Amino acid sequence: MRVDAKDMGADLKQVLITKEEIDAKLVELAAKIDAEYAGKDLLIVGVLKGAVMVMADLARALSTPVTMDWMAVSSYGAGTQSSGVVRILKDLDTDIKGKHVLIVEDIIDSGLTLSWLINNLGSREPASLKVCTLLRKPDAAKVAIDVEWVGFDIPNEFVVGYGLDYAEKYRNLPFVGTLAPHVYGG
Ligand SMILES: O=P(O)(O)OC[C@H]1O[C@H](OP(=O)(O)OP(=O)(O)O)[C@H](O)[C@@H]1O
Ligand code: HPA
Ligand SMILES: [Mg+2]
Repeated sequence: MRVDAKDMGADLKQVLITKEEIDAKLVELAAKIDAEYAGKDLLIVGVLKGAVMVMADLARALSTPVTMDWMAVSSYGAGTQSSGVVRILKDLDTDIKGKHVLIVEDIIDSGLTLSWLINNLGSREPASLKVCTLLRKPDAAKVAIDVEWVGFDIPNEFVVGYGLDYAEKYRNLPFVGTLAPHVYGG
């Protein structure tokens, strides 16, 4: 398997979603989002750090003019299991009352982060609040969440790349893949 020039090939088990598949999916999602928000002011909120790549590429695929803000929350720390405790590391810079808000996520795994975020942002009285995520693990869901736009449903395995990390590494891989067991100390 040719991975890339970043010398991480030995750490990877499998490429699940290629860069080309991600690019095509974001164009498809952007067209649907454009249709939904035609004629409206849209604020897209990226959830740091994982959603940086999705935000950057989705925003450029949209025709709708958007403003962008960021929230940093963390529930995973350095491990592969959600702690269930969500901490705000950085709040939004802007007041979202009366605004159309789209949360952009890299992944919905247990759903705990997003469920907490939807409650938190929902209480700020936005005109609308919807969610777009690149990845979702249906078999890992601990809470049910209404998500308008999902890129790919994936198996219940820990994935890295395209913003997603394991202990802060692998975020800059251009694709989504699984890690070899030795990386976890297995
Ligand atoms: O559905 P859940 O089980 O709650 O998991 C999803 C969340 O976990 C990851 O963030 P993480 O806490 O690792 O922070 P990071 O984006 O900075 O890596 C990911 O980016 C999502 O925000
Ligand atoms: O599978 C995952 N990989 C990386 N970060 C994550 N955060 C939740 N699930 C994941
Ligand atoms: Mg993480």
